[in-house]
Amino acid sequence: MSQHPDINTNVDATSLTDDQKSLDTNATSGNEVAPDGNKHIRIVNTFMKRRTHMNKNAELALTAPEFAHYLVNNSFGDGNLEGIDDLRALFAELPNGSEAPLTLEIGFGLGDSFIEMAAAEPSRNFVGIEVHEPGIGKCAYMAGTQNLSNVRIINGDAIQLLKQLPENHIDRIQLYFPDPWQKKRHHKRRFVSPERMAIVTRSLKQGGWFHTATDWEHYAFWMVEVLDGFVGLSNQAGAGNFTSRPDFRPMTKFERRGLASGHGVWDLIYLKD
Ligand SMILES: C[S@@+](CC[C@H](N)C(=O)[O-])C[C@H]1O[C@@H](n2cnc3c(N)ncnc32)[C@H](O)[C@@H]1O
Repeated sequence: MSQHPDINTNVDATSLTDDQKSLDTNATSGNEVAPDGNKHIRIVNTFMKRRTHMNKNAELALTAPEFAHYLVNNSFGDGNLEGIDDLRALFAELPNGSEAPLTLEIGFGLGDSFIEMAAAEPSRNFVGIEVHEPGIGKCAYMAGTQNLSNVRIINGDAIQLLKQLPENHIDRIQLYFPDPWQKKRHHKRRFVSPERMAIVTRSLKQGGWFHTATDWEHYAFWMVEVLDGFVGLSNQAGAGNFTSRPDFRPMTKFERRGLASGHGVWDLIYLKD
């Protein structure tokens, strides 16, 4: 595989920029008080909360009691993740139980492809996490109208959530079409980074997988460089290679948008050793 012309200097862990080195992976959102009690550290998030229109169905799902069981925490405003430290327990009283294979989707957007996957695999449990309220509402609405019993939805930052979960907890983590953060000064916000992948890998079960896809070429080559270099993960397609788009991954909204703009699509699947 040919390397992207300007990728190596960006992702080699030994040549991280000062900004990348100072990425505080213990941090979550907003400003935190430093140990000396005086300084405020700027926290680097992978998302920017957008204000977009909430349609009636999404609003209904966020407020009506018949959808409430899909919503693990407060769905309006910043998600409060306090006490969410076991995703399996969310399914203990449901038909699949807590030991069924567990998928976590990070940043499901409006949730269409997430819900399609959950409906296609009823014996697997699916947890989705998003920060975008209209998306959380729409996703809960679709889960409710299809009466799915294998879905739970969390409002909040996936990095914070993952840090609260036990090790070896999740069978599959999927991250489809994450924000590409194209400008070089924003690269530290990219979800796929050595620091964030350490957090993702910790919560994966041995033999579990991390599946990602992007329609941004630069990010695709960045991802393969970061992930191939990550000890503890093995590229299912062989080092340096992308995976063909698997049949089980439905087309997502952002993928459709990318294809319409003439972008390609790159999938990557990594197994935890
Ligand atoms: C470009 S959109 C892609 C949405 C969807 N996966 C798709 O392909 O249509 C990326 C989504 O990830 C969400 N996101 C980014 N960082 C996140 C984080 N740390 N935790 C939860 N959601 C996040 C954003 O809010 C946004 O909705």
